Amino acid sequence: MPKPTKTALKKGKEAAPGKGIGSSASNPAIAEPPQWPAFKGLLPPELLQLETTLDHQIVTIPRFFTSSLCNTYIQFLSSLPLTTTPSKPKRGEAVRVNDRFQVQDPAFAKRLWLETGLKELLEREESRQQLWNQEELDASVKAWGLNPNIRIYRYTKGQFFDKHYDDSNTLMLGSPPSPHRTIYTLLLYLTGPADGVVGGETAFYRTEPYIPLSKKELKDLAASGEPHVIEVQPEKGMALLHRHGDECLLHEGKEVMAGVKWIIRSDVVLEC
Ligand SMILES: O=C(O)CCC(=O)C(=O)O
Ligand SMILES: [Fe+2]
Repeated sequence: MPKPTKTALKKGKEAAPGKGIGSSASNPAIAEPPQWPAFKGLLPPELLQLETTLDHQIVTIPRFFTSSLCNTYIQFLSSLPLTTTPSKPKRGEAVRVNDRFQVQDPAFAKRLWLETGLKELLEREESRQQLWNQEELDASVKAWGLNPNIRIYRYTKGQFFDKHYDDSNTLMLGSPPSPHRTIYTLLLYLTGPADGVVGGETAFYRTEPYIPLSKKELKDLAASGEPHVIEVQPEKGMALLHRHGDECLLHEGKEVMAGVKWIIRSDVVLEC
């Protein structure tokens, strides 16, 4: 198979849920929520911890899923009808070359929020300081749950997700339904170097004005002549949260050079 080429489109947006590739009414992949495996053998929530990569922007949760739970999920996800995204995106959308499955599944989003300890972890005072800026802390911002729009990505050798920003979406959630907005992208990596994955880093470009660089950082940046890149290596079972919407950093899923990178994607949601 020819290797997909990266095109000139550099600052696309991800396809909007319900409008994107793999989400048309004719696509059987979105019809029925699947029978997701149980979350067996998770670490107790008190052993989970947020690690900050960039204050109020990028945090990770190592060992969010255990290795054996990742393997159970990979086996299960492999049986789903994933569709390969065409390499020609709609205007303004990022070039994304991967295999994908998308489903609206409020019940699974709720389980992923409650049964994994994620809610508990994000509500901890220490985590709140890592996630929310002073203005948000003053306003007592609190995560409400996860976006029911669950996306599964599989990247094999040569596949990637080109540079883009993730939009925030306003969703009617809860009962009775009320407006909520997405604020953090959730990426849960099911594979990593332990599975032979080479490449596939999620890379963030810190050149935007809403993350002011310190004087030293600016000096280093000028000296290096390179944009300031933060690369997160996918790690089996690790979750990553990054701020999206107006404050989203330009980012990409770099090309996978070997192995198979699997991701479960959702978003953290706030009440409006
Ligand atoms: O696969 C990755 O590392 C990035 C995925 C991503 O940017 C997205 O889902 O919007
Ligand atoms: Fe993204």
